[in-house]
Amino acid sequence: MIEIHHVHKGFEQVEAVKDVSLHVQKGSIYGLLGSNGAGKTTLLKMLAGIYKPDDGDIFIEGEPIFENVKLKKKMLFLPDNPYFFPHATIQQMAQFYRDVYPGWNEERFWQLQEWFSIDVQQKIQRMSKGMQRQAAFWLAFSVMPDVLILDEPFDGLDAVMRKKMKNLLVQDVAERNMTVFISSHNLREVEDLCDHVGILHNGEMIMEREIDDLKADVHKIQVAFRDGIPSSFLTGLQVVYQEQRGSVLLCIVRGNREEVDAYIQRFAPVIFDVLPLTLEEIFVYEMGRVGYAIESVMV
Ligand SMILES: Nc1ncnc2c1ncn2[C@@H]1O[C@H](COP(=O)(O)OP(=O)(O)OP(=O)(O)O)[C@@H](O)[C@H]1O
Repeated sequence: MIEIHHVHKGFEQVEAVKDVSLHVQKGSIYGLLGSNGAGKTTLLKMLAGIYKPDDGDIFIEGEPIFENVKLKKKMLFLPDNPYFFPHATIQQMAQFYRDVYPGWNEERFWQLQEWFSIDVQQKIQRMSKGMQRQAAFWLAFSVMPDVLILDEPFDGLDAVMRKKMKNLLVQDVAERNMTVFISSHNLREVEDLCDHVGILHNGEMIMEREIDDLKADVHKIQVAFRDGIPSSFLTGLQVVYQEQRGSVLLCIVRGNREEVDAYIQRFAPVIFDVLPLTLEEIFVYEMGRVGYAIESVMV
């Protein structure tokens, strides 16, 4: 659905995006993570057809996106600072979107009004930052795009509204196979949302993984044995982290879950628990493997 092949983009002294390639399947949610200045917005703007890559190609549904009006009518880019016409009301902005996007859905727009509880006659620039972002989401969801590109979309939204926006996104992905490309500097913000995650650092994609694969392959366990840890115990495990707390050994291990279980049971532990592992913890270890400390890459 989205194909990015060896894309580069530079500005004067800065090479903002360096040789980035990735694929996003239709109906999935891709999270692009990275710290400030990593190159996320630059990549998103190329994906939205706003910037032309210096080198490389970007295809959406097999067509190049740059200057492709037909394709752009089916996709929507929500920038980190949503733009509205000066002094426009929601009603006036809706009229603009109605004229520009053939997928505009009037019924949905009015349904969502009840959801957002914002007066359509209200001037957007007089709204709070969070309400302006809600207005941008409201318009975006009414356009019914095939591809939705979101740059730091949850900034300025309160916790309840974040959850609601995520629910709406997931609903559109499930019901109409919408494809979402979302940038964030915060892994925790998108971990419950994305199918795939890529980490951009100094313009380079340093890691890309499918979330289910990641979670299936790494396990956090705690074990204890009657007479201390058997000397050969750790040698048969791929341990990426270990910590001893009294007689309990806490480990993060890689491998197939059944095989790890079977191996540990052979040592007859008196305590053996598999603990939940957050995506952030997994990334800390995964990134360590490729030679990066996660704190230097994102919060
Ligand atoms: N229009 C521009 N002109 C010159 N340099 C730019 C321009 N846009 C981005 N850059 C530079 O390119 C690099 C990547 O910026 P970009 O905005 O893509 O990063 P980002 O990951 O989105 O950061 P943030 O999380 O802070 O928004 C930065 O060094 C930035 O200064």
